[in-house]
Amino acid sequence: MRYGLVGSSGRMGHEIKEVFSAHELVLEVDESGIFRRGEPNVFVDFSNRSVLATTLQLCSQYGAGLVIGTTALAEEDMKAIKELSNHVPVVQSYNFSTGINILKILLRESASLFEGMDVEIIETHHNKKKDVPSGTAIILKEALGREVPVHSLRIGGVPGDHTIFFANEGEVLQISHHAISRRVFAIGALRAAEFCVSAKNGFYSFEEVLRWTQKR
Ligand SMILES: NC(=O)c1ccc[n+]([C@@H]2O[C@H](COP(=O)([O-])OP(=O)(O)OC[C@H]3O[C@@H](n4cnc5c(N)ncnc54)[C@H](O)[C@@H]3O)[C@@H](O)[C@H]2O)c1
Ligand SMILES: O=C(O)C1=N[C@H](C(=O)O)CCC1
Repeated sequence: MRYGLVGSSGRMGHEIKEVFSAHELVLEVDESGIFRRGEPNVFVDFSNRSVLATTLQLCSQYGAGLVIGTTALAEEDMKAIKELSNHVPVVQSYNFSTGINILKILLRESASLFEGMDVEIIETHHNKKKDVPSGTAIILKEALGREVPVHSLRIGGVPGDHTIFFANEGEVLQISHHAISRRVFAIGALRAAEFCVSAKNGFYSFEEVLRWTQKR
């Protein structure tokens, strides 16, 4: 697979290059500019919403699919990404770990059981993370289908921890996810890129990629 990497000099960019080592990196984008060595058939974007227009233009120019993990996207950004998905396959997720996506499914399917309980989220990330709350906390709230207080810690080099607390008068249920390293997100992005190169045009979640992976 020939891939382009937007955010190539970043924390995730470095992880992606390691996990994608069996594939050919032919185009890189970071704050220093665009560096082309070939024609990608898929782009991976872990950067910042400020470079999204460039990402979308490059995908259109090369007719290449897109795997985008960048968080803190605005509504108009998602609209533009969905427009691109009419022309190429797009996988978008605020969290490319298997565990968080399983948790999303469990929360969505059991949300009614938590009615009447207090629910709050604590998310902890490294002290260089620019956005708050995490994109993962946002998607967990969406899975629960209700507004939930989120408490954010930005400390040390934590790759990404999320705990959901459910409480009533007599008990507390805690469900936690701990990312051991950023490697988990890069592995998920690789699965998504492999999905993209053979998928029909369209907008896909990482859950759909996981189900596709299971069927292989
Ligand atoms: N979806 C997931 O699973 C997942 C996992 C980890 C991180 N993320 C998200 O990925 C993004 C990047 O995280 P990170 O820790 O790698 O960040 P980082 O700050 O280490 O890297 C950002 C990269 O984007 C580039 N960049 C930023 N602004 C740019 C611009 N205007 N023009 C060109 N290049 C630009 C930087 O040069 C750098 O290469 C964040 O939004 C983060 O929340 C998502
Ligand atoms: O390191 C980050 O930044 C992460 N961002 C995503 C989020 O905002 O949820 C995923 C976890 C790591």
